[in-house]
This record gives sequence, C-alpha cells and structure tokens, in this order.
Amino acid sequence: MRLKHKNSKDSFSQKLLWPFSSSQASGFSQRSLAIGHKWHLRDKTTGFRNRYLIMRVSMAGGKAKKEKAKAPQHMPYQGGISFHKSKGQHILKNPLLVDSIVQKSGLKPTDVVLEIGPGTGNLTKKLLEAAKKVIAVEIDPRMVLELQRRFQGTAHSNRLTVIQGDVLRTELPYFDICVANIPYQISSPLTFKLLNHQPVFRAAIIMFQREFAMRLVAQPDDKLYCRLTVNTQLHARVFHLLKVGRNNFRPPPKVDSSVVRIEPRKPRIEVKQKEWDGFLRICFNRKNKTLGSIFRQKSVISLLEKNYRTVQALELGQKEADTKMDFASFGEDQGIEMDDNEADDDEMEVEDGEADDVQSVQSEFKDKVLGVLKDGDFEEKRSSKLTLQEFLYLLSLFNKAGIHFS
Ligand SMILES: C[S@@+](CC[C@H](N)C(=O)[O-])C[C@H]1O[C@@H](n2cnc3c(N)ncnc32)[C@H](O)[C@@H]1O
Repeated sequence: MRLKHKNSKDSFSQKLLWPFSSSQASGFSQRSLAIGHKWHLRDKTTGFRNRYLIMRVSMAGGKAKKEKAKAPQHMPYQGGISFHKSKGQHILKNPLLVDSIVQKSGLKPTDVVLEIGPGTGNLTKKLLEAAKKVIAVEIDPRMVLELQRRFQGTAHSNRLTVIQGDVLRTELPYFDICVANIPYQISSPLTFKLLNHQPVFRAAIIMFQREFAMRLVAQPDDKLYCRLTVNTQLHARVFHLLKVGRNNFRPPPKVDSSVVRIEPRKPRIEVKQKEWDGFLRICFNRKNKTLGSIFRQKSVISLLEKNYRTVQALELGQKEADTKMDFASFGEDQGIEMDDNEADDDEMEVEDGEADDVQSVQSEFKDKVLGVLKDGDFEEKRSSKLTLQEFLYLLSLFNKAGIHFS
C-alpha cells in the first residue's frame, strides 16, 4: 500500500508492521502503519481495540521490511490471546493503576512475592522490578506460555517462577507478600486459604469485586457486615486501599473493584474452627434479629440440645472409663478381681410418662441457653452490631455452660 503520513516528508510503500511477533498478532486484521502514528487495531478474537505506536521503519530495496515496533509505555501487554470469562480473565490495562498497586503494597527489595493469576504479566513485570523473586500461580497454560515468551531472555527471567495450576489446589510455597488481581469467582476460598497459610506472611494486597472488598473491611452496624467479615477479621486486619473502576480492565468486568490489604494477625486468635463456624452460622442466620429471638427458635434449641447431650454422654463415658481404670488398678493393687459383666447391671429401665419428662427437659435446656444470653447481656443485641470481641466472648460463655455448636 502506498502511504504518506501527514507528519512525514517521505512517501513510501509500506507493508504490515506488527508490534509483536506474528504468532501473537495472528488475531489482528491487516493494516498499514506509519512512523509515529498511533494505530487502533481491532483484535478479531476479542473485539477490542488496541493502540500501537510505530517507532521505526527500515527500508530495504525500496520495500518496507517487517520489523517489530515498540508498544508505547502506557500500553498494556496483551499478546494475541482471547480472554475467557469463565477464568475471570480481566487484564489490567492501566499502567498507572498497576504502579499504584505495587507502590501501595509496600514491597521490599528482599521480598518473595506470590502472584495469583499473572495473566499476560502486566503486574508481574512491575513486581519483578520491585522485589527479589516472584512466584506466580496461573491456571491457563496459554497464559503460562505468554509469560515465558514475555520474560525469557530478560533480566528478570531467573527471578520468576511460574507454577501452572489451580491456586486452590496448589500447595503454596513460602512468600513474604501476596499481590494479585484475582479471578473474582475464587475470592472467598482463596481468602481463607491465604489466612490459613503457614508460615504467616506479612500482607496480601488483592483486587476484589467492590462488594466483596467492602464486606471484608466492614465494621459492626455497616450494611455489609456479615459472617464473611467476622470470619476474616478473626484472622486478619483488613484495609481498603483503592477503588478501581471497571474500565481499567480489558475486557471490562460487569462490576467495579477495590484493592484491599490483608494483614494476618500475629499471634493468631485460636478458636475451634467447627465450633466457631457453627456459632456464627446461627448468629448470622438473621443478623438483624435479636439474639434472644434467634436462640429461642425450636430448630436452634433442638440442635444445641442434641450437641449438649452428645458432649455430656462423651464426658460421662470418659468419667466411667476413668472410674473403671481406678477400680481396676485398685483391684490389681489389692488382688481383687473385677467382673467383666458389671457394666450390664447399669441398664436403664424406661418408665411411663417419659414424654412429659422430655418436654420439661427441653424447656429446661431452652432456659439454660437463654440464661447464658441474659447473663452476658446479649439477649436484646443483634449480630449486625456485635464486635469480633463480643462474638468471641459470647461463644466462651456458651461453651462454659456446656453448650456447643459442633
Ligand atoms: C483478573 S485476571 C488477572 C491477570 C493479570 N494479573 C492482570 O492483572 O492483568 C485473573 C487471572 O487468573 C487466572 N486464573 C483463573 N482462575 C485461576 C485459578 N483457580 N488459579 C490460578 N489462576 C487462575 C486467569 O487465567 C487470569 O490469568
């Protein structure tokens, strides 16, 4: 094609110049390019317009030679890859935002960074510039290949390790800090995987869907304060760092995002996980109702009573086993033989009128549960307004009274 750019004195024939290798560019429609000109090319696969700046053209025998033109600094690297929504592939396209995330993460040059879902590596590149080492876990083999292409032969290549796999099924290596723009569908399990990771890391700086992020940082009485909030804040302090609009991504997601900083508590607050989880599930079943009305529910009382009887039976069994041991050792000491069938003599006989007894036992148990709430001054309080400390205290009161949630 014959082309004269309006800023250029020369007029010459030009063939296609691709900013990247031909394989990466395979999805683009063919267009002519001119030096210093910004071209918008549409990626056939994704339908997105990408901006390229033509830096250099070399001419050989009057014919334009194919040569790599550099993408301008503000261009996100994308390659010719089509993005899969099912894998949450929304690439960060705003380099200022990438800089801001890295700067706010407080990276030290000695840090080992865990990046989850590096994609085409826009964030990875900045992390490699700021830290000692980056370990990136990526599920999509196409992205892994793209990362290899992008970084091999660069000064960073020996400080980048890419693990191909699902981060939720990957045993995470040691890291000081996690920085990631994650696929939003794994937000919750990933957060808890990180919070249970040992040894404890310094911080995780993660891009989440805005609403999820606001749940993590919520305080008592905030609209989004929920079980997720309390469960997360049990193990970490969480801070909101940045609001991020959807147009900073390619393709733009349907929701806005936020970057938060998660700092695991040191030392950890130790709870029996099943017990804590069962307790919070009941408390947040209806978070705006009073605890009194939640714990008066028949289903809640019968569940707690079942647990109570089980724990009592186990404790009784343990006591009996201990007593038998005492007798046995007493017998050994004194040369007395114990009868193996002795325990059978203790079998209970069922009497008439047992149904009445069951009802009175149930209401006795209900009084016990409500008594705990009254004594702790929790009966009129609501989960939506309780602090983490108050939840911990209430659970300890229940447990002290022999009432368990698992
Ligand atoms: C939102 S994109 C972020 C890409 C890149 N970090 C960026 O900011 O431009 C999420 C990335 O996570 C990857 N991914 C999705 N599910 C994953 C999983 N379960 N484990 C690891 N990576 C995953 C996707 O393939 C994609 O590359």
